[in-house]
Amino acid sequence: MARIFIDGEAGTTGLGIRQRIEALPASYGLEILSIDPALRKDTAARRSMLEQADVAILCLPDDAARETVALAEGLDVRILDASTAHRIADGWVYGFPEMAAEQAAAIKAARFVANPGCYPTGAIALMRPLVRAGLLPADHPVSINAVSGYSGAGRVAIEEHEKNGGPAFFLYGLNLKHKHLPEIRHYSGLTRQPLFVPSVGHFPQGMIVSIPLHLKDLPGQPSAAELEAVLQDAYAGCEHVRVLPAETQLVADTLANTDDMELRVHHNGEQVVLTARLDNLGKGASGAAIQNLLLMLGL
Ligand SMILES: NC(=O)C1=CN([C@@H]2O[C@H](COP(=O)(O)OP(=O)(O)OC[C@H]3O[C@@H](n4cnc5c(N)ncnc54)[C@H](OP(=O)(O)O)[C@@H]3O)[C@@H](O)[C@H]2O)C=CC1
Ligand SMILES: CC(=O)N[C@@H](CCC(=O)OP(=O)(O)O)C(=O)O
Repeated sequence: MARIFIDGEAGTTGLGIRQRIEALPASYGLEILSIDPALRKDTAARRSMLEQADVAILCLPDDAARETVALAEGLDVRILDASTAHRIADGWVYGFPEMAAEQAAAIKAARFVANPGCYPTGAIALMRPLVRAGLLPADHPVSINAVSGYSGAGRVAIEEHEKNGGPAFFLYGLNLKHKHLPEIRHYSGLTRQPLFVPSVGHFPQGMIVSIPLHLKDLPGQPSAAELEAVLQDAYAGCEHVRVLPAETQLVADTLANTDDMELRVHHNGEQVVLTARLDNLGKGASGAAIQNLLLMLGL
């Protein structure tokens, strides 16, 4: 039996995690400890939940997540943080089990696990194996384009889109300082800051991250097939990450309500566009959190 406290249970990510835990077999023995909604921001009530829980999953704004971690000081509770607060922090393990051969074991043993960002899940999955194989130099001038469903912006934005309608499509993060850049750079192994241009479409869930590259600018001028072979090798046997053949068109919400991610290498012989397709709330958030929770509990 493991007791799970979801701090921020009523939010978008918290609700997705709760629903996924409730759908797990009863034989897993997971019990959700729910806080009185009226006390969800009360420090003493949250500390009491942390005292009772084996694992706390934080689905909170960054500052509130930092506050919960401070409240847990001196307790045995393990923490899985879905916010951006601790993703490259010392003492935290990045919760992307497919990222490296040793990552799942590190997550299993960790007290503090940081769930990855939605866009970084796609970007790191595409670039990290290529950097490690020496096919993408760490200082390459990388550009990342991405589109997300509007649910990525949280409960308030979802209500706005669903009640009042929202723009069909917009670019944002145009100060070029999006909060996901540090983790993208860190875990991809890049030394040069990539250009990252995210966008939102008027659909609830789904995401495509795309990275264009000129093959003649890469060391040894590899073929698209060589890049694809590296990705195939990196994710062979992974349940939730698949490398699939190129398409001529890619729809952003095809994987909505799944916890999977698809990677592709599109090319014309001289140029490639690497793509990752996922659900921003699935493998990009709550689905990844469940993967991490089960690893942490040895299930
Ligand atoms: N949505 C996404 O695609 C993803 C989101 N995340 C991360 O998960 C976290 C939550 O995001 P999301 O679910 O979208 O956000 P939401 O706005 O949908 O939910 C946030 C929840 O946290 C509650 N909350 C806010 N402040 C406090 C506090 N001080 N103490 C206790 N509860 C509090 C909110 O309650 P109330 O509304 O009453 O204020 C709400 O229930 C963020 O850090 C986000 O970066 C991670 C991956 C993807
Ligand atoms: C569409 C949208 O607004 N997306 C959010 C990212 C989603 C999110 O909250 O990401 P993490 O918590 O995983 O970092 C943003 O760009 O800030």
